[in-house]
Amino acid sequence: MKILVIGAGNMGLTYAEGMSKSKLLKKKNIMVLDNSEKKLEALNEISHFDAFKELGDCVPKADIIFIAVKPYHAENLFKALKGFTKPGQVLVSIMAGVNIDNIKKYSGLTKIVRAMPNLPAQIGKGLTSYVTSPEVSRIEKLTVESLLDTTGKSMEVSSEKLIDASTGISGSGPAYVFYFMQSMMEAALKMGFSKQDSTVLVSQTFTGAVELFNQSNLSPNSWMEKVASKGGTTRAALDSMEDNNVNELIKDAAFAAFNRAVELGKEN
Ligand SMILES: NC(=O)C1=CN([C@@H]2O[C@H](COP(=O)(O)OP(=O)(O)OC[C@H]3O[C@@H](n4cnc5c(N)ncnc54)[C@H](O)[C@@H]3O)[C@@H](O)[C@H]2O)C=CC1
Ligand SMILES: O=C(O)[C@@H]1CCC=N1
Repeated sequence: MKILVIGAGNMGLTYAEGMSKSKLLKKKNIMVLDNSEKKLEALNEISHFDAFKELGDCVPKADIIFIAVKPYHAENLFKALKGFTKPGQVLVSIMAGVNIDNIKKYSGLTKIVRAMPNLPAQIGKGLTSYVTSPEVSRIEKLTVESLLDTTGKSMEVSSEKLIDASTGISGSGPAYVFYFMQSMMEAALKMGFSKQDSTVLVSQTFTGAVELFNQSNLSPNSWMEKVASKGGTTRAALDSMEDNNVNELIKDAAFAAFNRAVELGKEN
């Protein structure tokens, strides 16, 4: 089996690296294509990939093609790709908001997997939601799933709407966590801690809280109650968040990402 990854950016390279560890693939069976000279130079230094610049040199050889370019590059790429694809190839798109109908129309392929990963895939802790077009066979789906799993967990969803929704939760979600971390680090600095100590205080707090949550069956609300004493400091902070409607604002932000994914689907 030969895999081609188009777009050697954050996510494309993450998948290529993850899949290179898969037992499903023999060495040198991962081809990576990018149209940037700088990216190609870097790619040529990675000995376990075959690097390409021309679609015609690699697309016909691939069984599965991963598309990891930005959504606004999709249309041009697909137009160029169409001349080199073969009917049985499976196309996996990780682009936000590019829907299956458009992928079929532009690529000329019918076996489409639309996936939404997230950045922790870089360290094998990613979450990739995915949905397949009806033309993808069960065995092809299982093969793609095992490739997605090389970067963390995968989750099959029942509709493209849920791919857009997961973009608003898990795809963009790491940025919300970093936003919260940034605010807490700024507060720590303001309270008099050094930058280094602020970083340790905040990152260990996040790691500890998430581990605690993962190792239990309790809801976040139940854990909040365990931290907060009546009339104490945590209650003061949680009351401040409630008074400022932070809960609703976070939900609004997640929906803004969801809605933007739907909008991108109309643009691309
Ligand atoms: N960064 C993230 O956290 C996530 C990104 N995504 C999706 O992944 C996709 C890629 O995002 P990033 O990796 O962050 O972007 P990136 O900008 O890091 O990488 C895109 C790569 O595609 C290359 N490229 C552009 N047009 C090309 C073409 N016609 N042929 C070959 N290569 C081409 C660029 O040179 C670049 O190396 C996007 O569609 C995004 O929606 C999905 C989930 C999370
Ligand atoms: O911001 C974006 O559009 C992409 C999709 C999810 C994360 N990054």
